[in-house]
Amino acid sequence: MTETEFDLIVIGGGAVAENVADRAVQGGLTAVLIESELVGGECSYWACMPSKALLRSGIALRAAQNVGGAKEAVTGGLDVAATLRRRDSFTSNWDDQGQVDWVEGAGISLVRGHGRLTGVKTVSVEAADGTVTNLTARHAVVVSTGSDPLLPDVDGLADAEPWTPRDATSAKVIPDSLAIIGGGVVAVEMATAYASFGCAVTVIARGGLLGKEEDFAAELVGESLEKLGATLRLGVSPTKAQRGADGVTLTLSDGGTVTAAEVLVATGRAPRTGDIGLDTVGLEPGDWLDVDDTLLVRGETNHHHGWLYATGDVNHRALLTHQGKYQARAAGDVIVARALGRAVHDGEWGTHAATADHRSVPQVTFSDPEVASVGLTSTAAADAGYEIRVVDYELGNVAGASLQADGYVGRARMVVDEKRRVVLGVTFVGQDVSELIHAATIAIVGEVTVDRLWHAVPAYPTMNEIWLRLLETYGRP
Ligand SMILES: Cc1cc2nc3c(=O)[nH]c(=O)nc-3n(C[C@H](O)[C@H](O)[C@H](O)COP(=O)(O)OP(=O)(O)OC[C@H]3O[C@@H](n4cnc5c(N)ncnc54)[C@H](O)[C@@H]3O)c2cc1C
Ligand SMILES: NC(=O)c1ccc[n+]([C@@H]2O[C@H](COP(=O)([O-])OP(=O)(O)OC[C@H]3O[C@@H](n4cnc5c(N)ncnc54)[C@H](O)[C@@H]3O)[C@@H](O)[C@H]2O)c1
Repeated sequence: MTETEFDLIVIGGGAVAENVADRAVQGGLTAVLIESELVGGECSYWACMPSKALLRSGIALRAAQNVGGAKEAVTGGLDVAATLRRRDSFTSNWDDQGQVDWVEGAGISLVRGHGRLTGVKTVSVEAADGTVTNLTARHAVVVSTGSDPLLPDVDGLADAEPWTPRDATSAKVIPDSLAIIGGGVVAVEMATAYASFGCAVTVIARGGLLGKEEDFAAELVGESLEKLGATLRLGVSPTKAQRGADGVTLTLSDGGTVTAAEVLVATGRAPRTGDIGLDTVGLEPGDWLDVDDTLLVRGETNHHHGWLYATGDVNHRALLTHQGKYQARAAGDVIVARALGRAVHDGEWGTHAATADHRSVPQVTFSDPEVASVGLTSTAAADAGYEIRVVDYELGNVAGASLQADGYVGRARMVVDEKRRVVLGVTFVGQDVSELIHAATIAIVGEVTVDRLWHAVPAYPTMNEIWLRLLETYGRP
C-alpha cells in the first residue's frame, strides 16, 4: 500500500523544494515531494542552467578575443549548434532521472502529479491519468510551486504566440530575428545570448534596462548590447501585436513598429498559486504567499496552527535559486525543530531565520559585461533613510583587470552606512565580476567595518584589488 501520511509534504519538486525535504529528512522526519512536471524545476531545465549555458560560449569566445596573443589564435565565430548541444547536456535533454535518483538516495518520497491543499495538513495529488492520492502531513506542508511568466495585457499579444522564457532557453533553432519585451534580467541575458548567435535582436523596454540595479549597469550593458548588434527601444511599450507571414509585428507606444520572427515576453513573474487549493485554508488563490522570517505563511488559519510554509519564488522575497535554497535550509530545519520540540533560533541571523533576504541578496546578470550586486543600491539605501557615502571606481584601472582583458571596461560602487561604517551594498559591472561578488556578501553579512576591511588584503595582481581601490577612494581611517 502506498504510504499516505508523512511528517512533511512539499508541494512542488523544484530546487528549493528538494532542499526543504532534504533538510527535514536529515533532521529525522519523513518527507514527500509532489511534482507535476520535471523534478528539479525551472532552474534546472528552463531557467538558470540552460540560460547560462547559452551565454557562456559567447562570453568565453569574446574573453579570448579580448586578449592579445589569444585573439590571433581565435579566428572563427561562435559555433551555435555546438553551443545548443552543450546547453542540452546541462538540461540532461529535459530528462529528470538524475534528480529522481538523487531524491530517492536522499530518502525523500516522490509522488508525481498536481498537488492541491484540501484543508489543514491535507493535500490531494492528481496524477496525469486522473488517479488521486490523498496525503496527510503530521507536522507541516510547504508550498514551493515557483512562478509562471507574466503576459502583459497588450492587444493581440496572446494570439501572436509569443515565446515565454522557457521557449528562449530551450530553443532548438535560433530565429533570424527576435523582439524582446522587457528590460529585466531575462530580457538582458537572452538579448546577449541571441545577439551572440547572430540573431537580429530588438529589446523593447519601457523602463530602460536592469532598473533594479545601479544606473551605470544599464549604461555599460546597453552600450555592449548595441556593440553585439542588438537594437534598443527604451522608454516605449508595445500597444499591439499581430502575427503575419513575416513573423510578429509589434506596434509601439511611440507609433513605431518592430517585426521579428519571434517575440519573447520577459516582463516578470506571477505566483503559481492559482490552482493549489489555497481557498481551502482561508488564503486567496493567485496571490504570492506572504511569509515570516521562518518561512511560515502569514494568515488567520496558519496563525493558530503554524503548519503552512512557503519557500522559493512563490513567497516573492527574492526570485533567485540560491536565495530560495537558503530559505529552504531555514524552513527545513525549523520544521524539524518545531516538530521535535527543540529550540527555535528565529532571531536576526539565527539558523532558522532567512534574515539575508532583507539585507544581503546577491544577484548576477550574466550579460557581457556581467553585473554582480549585493545588498542595497545607493538609491535603495538613501530611500531607506541611511546616511550613506557612495564610492565609485573604474575597474579598468585595477592591474588585475587590465591583465584579464585588453582595454577592460568596468565600474564598481560601494555604498557605506556612515553611522556604523559598514558596507550596505556593492555593485560590480565588468567581465568576470560574477566571481568577485561573494567577498561583498561576506562583508555585508558579517557587518565588517570599512576600517577592518583594510586588513583584508587582496592578492596582487587580481581583480579583487578593486577592494583596495574602493577603500583608498573612501579614505584611510
Ligand atoms: C530564464 C530564467 C533564468 C534564470 N536564471 C537564474 C539564475 O541564473 N540564477 C538564479 O538564481 N535564478 C535564476 N532564475 C530564477 C530561478 O529560476 C527561480 O528563482 C527558481 O527556479 C525558483 O525555484 P523554485 O523551486 O521556487 O520554483 P521552480 O523551479 O519553478 O519549481 C517549482 C516546481 O513546482 C512544480 N509545481 C508547481 N505547482 C505544482 C503543483 N500544484 N503540484 C505539483 N508540482 C507543482 C513545478 O512543476 C516546478 O517543478 C531564472 C529565471 C528565469 C525565468
Ligand atoms: N541571472 C539571474 O540571476 C536571473 C536570470 C533571469 C531571471 N532571474 C530572475 O527571474 C525573475 C524574472 O525575471 P524577469 O526579467 O522576467 O523580471 P524582472 O522583474 O527582472 O524584469 C521585468 C521587466 O519587464 C518590464 N515590464 C513589466 N511589465 C511590463 C509591461 N506590461 N510591458 C512592458 N514591459 C514590462 C519591467 O519594466 C522590467 O524591465 C527576476 O526576479 C530575476 O531576478 C534571475
